[in-house]
Amino acid sequence: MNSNPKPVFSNPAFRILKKDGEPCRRLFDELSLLNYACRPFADDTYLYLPLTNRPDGDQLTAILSRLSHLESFALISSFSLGGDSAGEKLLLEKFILDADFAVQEKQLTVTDILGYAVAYEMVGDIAVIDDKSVSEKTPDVVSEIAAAILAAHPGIQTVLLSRGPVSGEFRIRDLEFIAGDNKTATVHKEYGCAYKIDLGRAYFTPRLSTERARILSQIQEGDFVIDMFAGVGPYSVLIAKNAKPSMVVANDKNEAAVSLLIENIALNKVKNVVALNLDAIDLGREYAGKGGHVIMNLPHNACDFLDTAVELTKPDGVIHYYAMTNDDDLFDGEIEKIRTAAEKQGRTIEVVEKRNVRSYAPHQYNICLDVRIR
Ligand SMILES: C[S@@+](CC[C@H](N)C(=O)[O-])C[C@H]1O[C@@H](n2cnc3c(N)ncnc32)[C@H](O)[C@@H]1O
Repeated sequence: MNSNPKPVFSNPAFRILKKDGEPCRRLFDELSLLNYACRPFADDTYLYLPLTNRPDGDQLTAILSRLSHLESFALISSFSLGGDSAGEKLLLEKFILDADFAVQEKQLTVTDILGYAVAYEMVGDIAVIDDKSVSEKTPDVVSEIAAAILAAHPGIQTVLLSRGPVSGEFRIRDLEFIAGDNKTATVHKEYGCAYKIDLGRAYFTPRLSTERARILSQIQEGDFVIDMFAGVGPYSVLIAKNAKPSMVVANDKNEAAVSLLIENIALNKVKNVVALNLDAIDLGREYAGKGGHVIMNLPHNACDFLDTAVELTKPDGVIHYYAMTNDDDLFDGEIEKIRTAAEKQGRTIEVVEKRNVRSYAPHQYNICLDVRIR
């Protein structure tokens, strides 16, 4: 018998299918909705995430608009967008309940240790500090921050400092080694897939994981998918592993990214992925008219490749077009670029979905447009 039972208390819980746990946990963390004093738990089917409060109007709208593509929310997806009160009511009734949580033993966070917050992201066992958040700090203070990250995250082996955002044609970061093991390569796990990553040689960010899952949810059995800017393969491998596409063509101009992509295809034992090392502009020669889904994840200049993307897309296929836009014109300007490219080839468009994926800089957003090409 346990002579020292952990205290248990009743607290609002958000109950979702276990497979949908990670995107929910991330969004709730972003919305400051997770109660870290309670330990989440699961039964055979569901995960129970402890909440700080019953979500209010804005929080419910954010949950509906960002997560309604998940299987857990199939019931309410028809009510999903735009602060719909019927959808919000269903969300409160079906997903939020009171549950008994055990007290979470306190794991010190980086903020607890330092007394202030710093921005960093974790890729596999590497933490990358955002240099904007430490621009006023001396090298000694940056070393203290790295030590705090290593102490708060026992799985982290390396701390790097990113000097500026990703840049250049291959979207690579300028990285400086700060602490731990001096390396830029790691293995990152996401949605049941493992990816070999080398942050010094090829692009990767964990921040698009929910977005990748959203695209996955649109792929049907037998679809032909063309990932024009595939990087190390986080869209292509995820789709090949979890949907049943007839084929995924995964292309990147960066030879180092394609080497890692080939390793990731093998690591995840996925079939039906063809890895190519071409300039995406040349994909039309072999794959014109084949794409049921064409993924254009090159947000800073995907518009330069729209003629090729339209050419690649079969009638009624969908282009997933990423861009960086300002809050004074989030979607319309980019939709016009897609319409113009389609009309040049005698095609018309239907906008299926407009998505504000994440904030990128003040007033600047990374958006995605899912556009059917007729
Ligand atoms: C923003 S990254 C996205 C990578 C991947 N989709 C992901 O989510 O991690 C854009 C990628 O496009 C590649 N790229 C840039 N210009 C290209 C071109 N002309 N043709 C093919 N790939 C290109 C870069 O090397 C980079 O890997």
